Amino acid sequence: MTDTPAPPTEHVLTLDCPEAPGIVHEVSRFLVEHGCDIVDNQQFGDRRGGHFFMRIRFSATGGEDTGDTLRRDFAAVAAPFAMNWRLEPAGTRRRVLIMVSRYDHCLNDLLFRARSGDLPVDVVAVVSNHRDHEALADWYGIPYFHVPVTAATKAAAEERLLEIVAEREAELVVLARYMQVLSDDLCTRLAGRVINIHHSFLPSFKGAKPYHQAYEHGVKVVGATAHYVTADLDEGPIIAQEVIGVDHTHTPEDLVAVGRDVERAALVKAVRWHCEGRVIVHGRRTVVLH
Ligand SMILES: Nc1nc2c(c(=O)[nH]1)N[C@@H](CN(C=O)c1ccc(C(=O)N[C@@H](CCC(=O)O)C(=O)O)cc1)CN2
Repeated sequence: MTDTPAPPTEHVLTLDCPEAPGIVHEVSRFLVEHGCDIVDNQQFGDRRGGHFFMRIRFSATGGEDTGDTLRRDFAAVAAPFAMNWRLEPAGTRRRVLIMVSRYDHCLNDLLFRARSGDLPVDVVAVVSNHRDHEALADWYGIPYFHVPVTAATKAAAEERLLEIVAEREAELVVLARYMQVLSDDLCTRLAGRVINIHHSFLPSFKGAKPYHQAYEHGVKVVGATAHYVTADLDEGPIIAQEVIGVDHTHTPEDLVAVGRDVERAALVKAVRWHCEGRVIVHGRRTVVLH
C-alpha cells in the first residue's frame, strides 16, 4: 500500500537583525535545503539605522512536525546574525480579548469581521468597565466580563484583567475605545500584546477628547491611529493611521461621527497586520511588511 504524501503546509517566517551581507542568501539556502518554496516575500533594509527586516511566506512538504523541524534547524541560521525571529503556521487564528467602554463601533466591526472570517482571529472575551455591550457579546456567544474601574479599584481591576487574559489564553488585547489609562506595570506585563485605537491623527490631539481639540484648531483633516500601548499615553509605536477630510461646517459632534469610519479602518488594518506577523517593532517605531 503506497503512503500518500502529506499535503504541503504553509508557514510564515518573520525576522529582523542588524544589517549584514548574506542574510537573504542564508535564509533562501535554508528554505531550499528543506525543500521549501517561497510564496510571498517582503523585506526592508533600513540603511539609516543599519537594520534588516523580512517576512517570508513559504510552503513546505513533510508531516505535521514540519514546523518544529524548521524552527529547530533555523535557530542555527539565525544565531550568527543575532536575529529576532518567529516561524509559525500561515493563517494562524489569534486569540483576541477586546476591551471597550461606551462607544461600540470598533467592537461591532471587529466582532463581525471575526465571525465572517475576514480577520484571522477568535474573539475569546469582551471586557468592559460598563455593562452597555453585554447583549452584543451574548449575541455573538462571547464571554463578557464587567470590570468596573475607579481610582480605588484600578489595581484590582487590572489584576482581574490579567486573570481573564490567562483564563481565556488571549494572545492579543485590543482596546476598542477603552477609555481607561493602563498602569505602567500592566503595560510591561502585556508588552507588545496590546493594540489601542486613538481617535486622532497622532501625535496631534492626545488625550481623551481629541475631536473637540481638533474642532478648536479648525483642522481640515481628522484621523485615527492604531498603536501598540506603552506606559506613555498615546505614545506607543504606530501601526496604522487613517484620515478623512472635514471642513468648517463640521461641529465637534460631526467630527465624532465621521471619525468612527477612520477609527474602524485603522484598527482593523492594525489587528490584521499584527495577526499575520507583518508588524515588527523597532525602538519606538514599527516596520509593517505588507
Ligand atoms: N498606558 C496606556 N493606556 C491607555 C492608552 C495608552 O496609550 N497607554 N490609550 C488609551 C486610550 N485613550 C486614547 O486613545 C485614552 C483613554 C483615556 C484617557 C483618559 O484620560 N482617561 C481618563 C478617564 C476617562 C473616563 O473615565 O472616561 C483617566 O483614565 O483618568 C486618555 C486617552 C487606553 N489606555
